This record gives sequence, structure tokens and C-alpha cells, in this order.
Amino acid sequence: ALVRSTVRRLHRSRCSFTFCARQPQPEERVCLRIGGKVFCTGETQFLDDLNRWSALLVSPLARPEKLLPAEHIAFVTESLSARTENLQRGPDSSKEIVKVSDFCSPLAYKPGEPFKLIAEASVDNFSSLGIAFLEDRLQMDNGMVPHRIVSVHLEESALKELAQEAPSAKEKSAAMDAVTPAGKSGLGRGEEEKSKLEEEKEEEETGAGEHHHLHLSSCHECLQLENSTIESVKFASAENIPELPDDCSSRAGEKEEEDLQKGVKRINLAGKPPNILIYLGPEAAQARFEQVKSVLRECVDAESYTIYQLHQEQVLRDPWVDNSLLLVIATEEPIPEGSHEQFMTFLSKGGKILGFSSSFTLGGVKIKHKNKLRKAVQELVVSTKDSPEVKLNLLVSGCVFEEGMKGDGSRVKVWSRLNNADKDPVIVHVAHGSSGGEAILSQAHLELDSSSVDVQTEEDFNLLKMSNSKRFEVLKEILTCLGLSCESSGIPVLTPIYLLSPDEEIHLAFLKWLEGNVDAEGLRASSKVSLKFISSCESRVEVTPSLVPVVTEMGSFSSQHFSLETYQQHLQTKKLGKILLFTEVTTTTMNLLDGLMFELPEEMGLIAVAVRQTQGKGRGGNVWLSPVGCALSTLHISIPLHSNLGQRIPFIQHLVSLAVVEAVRSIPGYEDIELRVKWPNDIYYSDLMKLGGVLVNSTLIETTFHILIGFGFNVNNSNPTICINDLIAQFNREEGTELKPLSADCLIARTVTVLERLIEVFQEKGPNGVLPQYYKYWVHSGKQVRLHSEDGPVAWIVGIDDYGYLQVHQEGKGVESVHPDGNSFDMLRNLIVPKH
Ligand SMILES: O=C(O)CCCC[C@@H]1SC[C@@H]2NC(=O)N[C@@H]21
Repeated sequence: ALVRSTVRRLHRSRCSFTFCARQPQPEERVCLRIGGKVFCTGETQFLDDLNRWSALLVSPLARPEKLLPAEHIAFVTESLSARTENLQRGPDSSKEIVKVSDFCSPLAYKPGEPFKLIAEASVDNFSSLGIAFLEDRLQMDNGMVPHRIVSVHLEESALKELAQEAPSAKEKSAAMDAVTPAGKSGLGRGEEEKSKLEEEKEEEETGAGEHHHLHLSSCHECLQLENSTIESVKFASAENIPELPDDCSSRAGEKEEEDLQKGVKRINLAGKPPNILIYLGPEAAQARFEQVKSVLRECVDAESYTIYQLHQEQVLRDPWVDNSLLLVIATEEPIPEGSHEQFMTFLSKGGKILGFSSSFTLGGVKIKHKNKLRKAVQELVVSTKDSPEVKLNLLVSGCVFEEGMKGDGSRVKVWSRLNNADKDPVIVHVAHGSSGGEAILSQAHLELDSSSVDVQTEEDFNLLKMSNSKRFEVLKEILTCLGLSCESSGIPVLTPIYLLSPDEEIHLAFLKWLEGNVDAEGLRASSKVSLKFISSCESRVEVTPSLVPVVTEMGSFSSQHFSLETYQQHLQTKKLGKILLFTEVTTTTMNLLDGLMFELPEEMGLIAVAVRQTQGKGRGGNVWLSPVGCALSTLHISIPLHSNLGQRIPFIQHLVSLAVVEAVRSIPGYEDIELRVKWPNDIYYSDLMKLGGVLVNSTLIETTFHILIGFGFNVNNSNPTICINDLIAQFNREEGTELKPLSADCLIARTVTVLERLIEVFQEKGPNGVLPQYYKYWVHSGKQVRLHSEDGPVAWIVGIDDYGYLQVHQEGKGVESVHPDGNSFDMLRNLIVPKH
């Protein structure tokens, strides 16, 4: 309280104050002394020349309007490496160590020793930071130890200038090099050598004066950089240049620059190169590397980290210890003694280790074999530091950690136990050394999913699939705790639309129609999304949520995710889906057709298809997550009011869900894939997990319903939940078949084809024409529900009525219809409300 109130008072009076590990200067007045540390006041310090600081990617400098909110304090921390001679001691490891970034937003840094960081924090957070400092509990995120924290007055104009002049990727990497002499990216110096040469070459071209890191012979950072260059040359003997994977080429620099422009977040105050290494022991198979790499890629911000394999021969030879943020050990094989020692050195230097069912241990942690658990699916209860308890099923290794581990108990924490009689510990967190080193060791296979060869039974497949999103939650929690950023790199950029048509005649007819239906600039205005028709993508028109260019020339079209040929081959319709608006990224396909659909001749059936949506819409105002791998589409149909379907519009959603299921299950060989419909509009795996849905918007104009049918289903993205190709793979495993995975383009075309047929049948024969097929695939046969509330009367689902409502049979009351009305309808909880 004393620190807090003093900080508040001094801040209000615009006084400078310092938390300091040295004797105060004569002009400073001591407010508080704890051990060797003092809290004192002195001359007000201004920081107006920020030219020599590098803005941090995590910094609010990316959003200058949010700089220094009122009542916030700006300050500079100075820190030294834990091993620096003149530093008496690092944080007291017996106390709970806190990190600087837990309390503040870092703004900019200056590499070197002392490592300087400008940050801002609320008064309370700043006080907590000061208290942790005085109590020897504060650590920089890079493992360095702060020895001085000084409040400063920042000239806002200077800060804004710094924000605008965010450093180029090259300047940034040079700054990083100065803190980590071992190099920029990759395991060693080869890459850095290349970038130095490039740097020199560019300098010749641009003039050295423009490189602020190389312009002063006496400057501290320049000397640091020079040292690092000498270091790199020393290490760059032929056998010491590790083979860098292809993705560590100069693209990395470009990427970094793109990231900077996008303001990508990166928790890497250490200035360590963003490398994650995977160690798989001496006999590592490539497939295992790919498996572990791909799960990490799913979790961490893929734009911010590079993942390499650390081969056995590199463990002692290459300078990875100073060059990596995280080492993942994913081998059950014993770790050679020398390698174990090296891993411990890595931890001592503030490195982080994640063990996936590995034999690596430390800090008195011991492993015990429980063979009956080997490769079994078990329930775990995970309770990490900050999050509520999570229960999930995972494959386990057959080893558990011993209870009551020896060593310094306060440094070993059990994060997860099996939900068995012994409550065996399976995930532990171990802190190591005084530089922030820590390891999280798991004997549950967090890296394996339901596609693992060890998954034999349907029951195990289901358990793992249903836990899959929790597996990612836990993994992300663990990686975040180890200092990695698991935030995705932001919203993808919107892309133009391509006008595609599987039928050339219709394409030409559409272009003809357009001539008389757009303005002189090719614009077709609409209140939702206006479309600007352009002949080729050469003409640069900005894409915004309300204005999207439509490229009418098909010649230049190509996409990694959609083949017009495949769509064409599978679309067997008379009218539907003939004019296709395709885009890689849009807000929602539900808004793209409004401007055209009311006037376009019916035979030119409109459809919009996207690979990703940034604002996908679900029923009831829900957000529909739309990552790559999902089929995302909106189809326009028109239905006469005076027709079988026009009189029963709610049936449309059932027809569409049926069409999706039928699109898969009508392919020879795929009849038994467990894809089902769930009333009213869901597509399910068995009755277990939703993998698709339908959204219908209708407008009646005179005697015609204009209906936009949005349908989305996951074809090929196994994470975080389930997709159609998972079901196919599981079916192949169980049945010994070799059914091929399916693609979104094929299934969208098939769905539209089936739907056109179902509508025809319905118009001719009414509900009875389609219901037998619907019941064949629905999940509700013979299912019980409760009416009104969770302890309301029991009823049996018997079918759907003439208008598409669900019918239930209640003992003694006969059959009645029920309806989904948003709030009171909850089929997932088997709860429904009768319609009166
Ligand atoms: O809530 C539901 O179950 C319905 C989801 C419908 C999602 C699809 S994806 C394509 C189309 N565009 C959207 O924004 N939503 C629909």
C-alpha cells in the first residue's frame, strides 16, 4: 500500500522515481529501502529522442491512438543477464517469480547490456512491478534481471513518430542480433552470414548513413553488433553451418516485413530468434517430425515462428542453445547423457522445454511405467496455472510421473492427473534455474489425435474426436505459459470475386445481361455489398466489406482450394449454381448475391462460394467460424408461392441438410459414412458432433420467394473438431477400404445437384416424396426428448409434420408438433417446447 500510494502521489506531481538495485545518487531522496534495493525520487527524466529505440511488435505503438492512456505511467527498465559479474543475484527462485510483461505493455527496446525497455502500465500495475522488483521476484521475459526501473516523461509526438517509423525487417533483425550474438534465424550462423552480406551490399547501394545501427563507432549497440559479427564469422566454418530448411530462406525477411505492416503480435521480448526445435532422438522418422510440427503449427501463431528438427548430431555441435525459444522433446528413447546436459544448459539460460511422452526429466521428477496404460485412451483432469479445470480424453504413453517427486517441491507442480483410481500425475511443470528456464512434461500424447495408428476402436476415435478442441485448448495454454504467442495473426485480407461459370453459354448470356444492368463504371450497387465488374484482375480496385470487384475473365483464375473443372464435372443441374461468384476471402457469402438475385433471369442460378469468411453467419445471430477446409456457400433459388414448397418454406432447410448428406452418401462406396441430418438444420457425425449447418433467408416479392440458402460444412479441416474426411479416414481404417478424401468444390456441386432434384420431387409429390430419404439419414429415430424443461414430461420423436415441424408422441396425449423458437429450443440438451 505504501508503494502504491507513493507511486500515485509522485505520478500526479509528475515527479521521476526509480526502483534501483544500487546506492542512490546524492540528489535522490530515498522513499523506501528493502535489502539492497531502494525506491527513490530524483530529477524528472524526459525521453524525447526515440530514434535509437526499436518499436516492439507487441507494442501499442501499432495503435498510436491508444498510446499512454490517462493515468498510465511510462517507464524504462534496465536489465542485465543473470550471469553478468557485477549483478549480485537474480530473482529469488524460492518466491513466485513474475515477468515484466505481466504488468505492462512494452513499447520499444534497445538491445545490449543493459537491455533497455520502454513500457507503459497503469499506476497499480506499475506499483506491483516495483514491489516485485524490491522483493527480488521480477524477471524480464528474456530471463535478464532488471536492476533499475525509472519512470519517465515521454514526449507523445516522439512516440508517434517512432510508431510511424516502425523498423524495417532488416533493422529489426540487426537489433535482435545485437542481443543474441548467435544469429537471426535458423540453428546457426549460416543464415546470418547471408544476411550480413546482403546488408553490406545494400549499404553500398543506399549509403551507410541510413542504417542507424552501423553509424557510430563509439555507440554501444554498434560495438555489440560488431562483436556478434565476429562471433558469427568464428562459427561459420564449413561443418558448422547447419542445413537450414527451405522455409528459412530470404522469405523469412519478407514475411517479417509483412508481419510488421500487419502489426502481428509476437511475445518475444528476449529478442531471441523465433525458433522452435523438435528433438526426436537418434532414430527419428520424418513422419514423426511432420506430426509434431503440424500440431505446433496449429497452435502457435504460424507467422511468427519457424520450426526445425534438432537432429541428434546437432545437439552438441550447433549453437542452438542461444538461438531457440522452445525445445520440444518427443521421444520415448533414453536421452544420451551429453544431450541431457545440453538440454539442462538450455534451461539454465532461460530456455523452455516441452516434453511429449518423453523420457526427459529434471528436478527430481521420476517416471514410472504402467504398461496397461500404454497407448490407451484415458480421461485426464488438467488444471493449469490460470485456467479452470478441463477434462479430456487422450492417448497416454504408458508412463506416469511418480507421486511425491523428490527435489525442490516448490519448483515442481502437477498440472494434470489421470481420472483413474490412482490419480496418476501425467503433466508436470518444472521451473529451473534463475533465468526463467522451465519445462512442461506430459506423459499424455497431446500431439496425437484420432488419426493416430494407435487408435483402433470406434469408441476411442469418438472419445478423441470429442476431446480434440480441448486438446488444442490445453496445448495452447501450455505453449502460452512457455512464452509463445498462440494468437492467430489476424483477420485475412478480403479478396476480389471471380465470375465463373461451368457453362460457357450461360456465362456469355450473363455478361450480356450485365451490359444493361450496371452503371458506366461497371458498378452494380446494393445496400449490402456493391459489385464492381472488371474484365481482368489487372485493374486495381480496392476490396472493402461493402465494395468488391468481380473479375469477369475466367482465363486468369486459379485457386489452390477450388477447381472450376471439378465443380463443372459434378454440377448436373438445369438452373441452379450456374453463375458462380468465387472468392478466397469474403466477409460472408450471405451478402454477395443481394444486388443481382431479384433481377437476374431464373435460368442463371446464382451461387457464391468462398474459401474463408471473416464474418460467417450462423443461425440465431451466431458467428459461423469459417477456416480453410470448409465448404462455404450461398445459393439463390426462387420458389413460387403457390407451389408445394412455397406453402411449406421451413422445409427448405431440411432439404438442404439432406442434400449435403446425400451428396456424400450417394457416392458409390461412401454410403455408410456416418454423416447424418439433425432437425432442423444441422449436419452431424452420427449423433455426436456437428460438422455443418444451413441458414435460410427468404424474401417474398409478389408471388415469388427469393431464397438465399447458406450452407457450410467442414470437409477437410480436422482441427479443432471434425470434418468429413476424418470420417472417411476412420471408415477406411475400420473397413480396410481405400476411399479417397473428398473436396469442397466437388461436394458443393453435388449438394446443389441433389438439392435441385429434391426440390423437383417435393414440388411434384409434397413432403411424402422426400421424407423416407430424410428419415433414413436423420439422427432422431426413436429418440426421447423432454418437453418444456429439463424435468418436463418425456416424449418420443416420431417424425416431421407437413410443414417441417418436429412431431413428438407423448404417452396418453398422442402426437403433437413442436418448433424451434430460438430460446426455448435446445435439441442438444434434448429439450423442446410444444407449438400451440
Ligand atoms: O448456424 C448454422 O448452423 C447455420 C450455419 C450456416 C453457415 C453458412 S457458411 C456459408 C454461408 N455464409 C455464412 O455466413 N453462413 C452460411
